[in-house]
Amino acid sequence: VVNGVDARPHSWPWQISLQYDKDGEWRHTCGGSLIAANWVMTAAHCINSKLTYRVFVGKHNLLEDEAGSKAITPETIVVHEKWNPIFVAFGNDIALIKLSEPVTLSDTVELGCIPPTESILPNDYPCYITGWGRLYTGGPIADNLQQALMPVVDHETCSKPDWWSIAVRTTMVCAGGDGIVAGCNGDSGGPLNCKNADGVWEVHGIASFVSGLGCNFEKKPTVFTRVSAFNDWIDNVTLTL
Ligand SMILES: CC(C)C[C@H](NC(=O)C(F)(F)F)C(=O)N[C@@H](C)C(=O)Nc1ccc(C(F)(F)F)cc1
Repeated sequence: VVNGVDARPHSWPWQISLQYDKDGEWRHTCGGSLIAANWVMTAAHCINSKLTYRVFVGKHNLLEDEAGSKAITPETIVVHEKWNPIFVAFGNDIALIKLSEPVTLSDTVELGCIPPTESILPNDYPCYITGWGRLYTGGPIADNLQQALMPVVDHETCSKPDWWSIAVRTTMVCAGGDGIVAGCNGDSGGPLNCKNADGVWEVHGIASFVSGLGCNFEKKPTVFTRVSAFNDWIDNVTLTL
């Protein structure tokens, strides 16, 4: 996250770190959200079938051993059948990871809520991006979980010619774009957290892409998979596997 702040530890307890084994060392590669005791929601572009992954729950600082945190092996990973790795702007950048064992929920490990089907947030609705992604374009990833207020940019604005134009679809949600705050590489797969009218946090987005010209680029908001466009797909996967 570019120009964010350290989150209060464990204040986004559904946030996970997706890590892969690189020559015997585990490396953070993406974020994700715990949506059931044995299911994590992340981005399809985070998954490479040749790699070995683990899901780390209950984390704040990636460099420390933290009580209440646990690394779980995936049992199976389901990538959306319409995801096209050649072209992230085609959408369907969503994947589900079934854990080999259900996590024990606690005050540092909780479930994130899926929004109602087809719920669309209005322009400027206040949401927060969270993640351990780069702190600036080309920079290092964060040690401590970062958060940043990123207001929603509605489709009408986000698809303007000098914004994302035709690269953004209605199955996506945009946020930020002020040239200051943004998601960045390593935030991929992580949540866009928005509090609903009842004061309940919902995971409205899955971090998908930013501009290739730089993470915090004016009029290039961070683009998220719109979770409320995939309720049926999520149900079909989690209820059959
Ligand atoms: C690996 C990528 C598919 C996703 C990667 N995502 C992220 O860094 C994150 F954290 F925002 F989710 C990204 O946006 N990386 C930049 C460097 C990028 O490739 N952006 C990008 C690529 C293609 C388009 C397209 F499809 F519109 F041409 C738009 C942006």
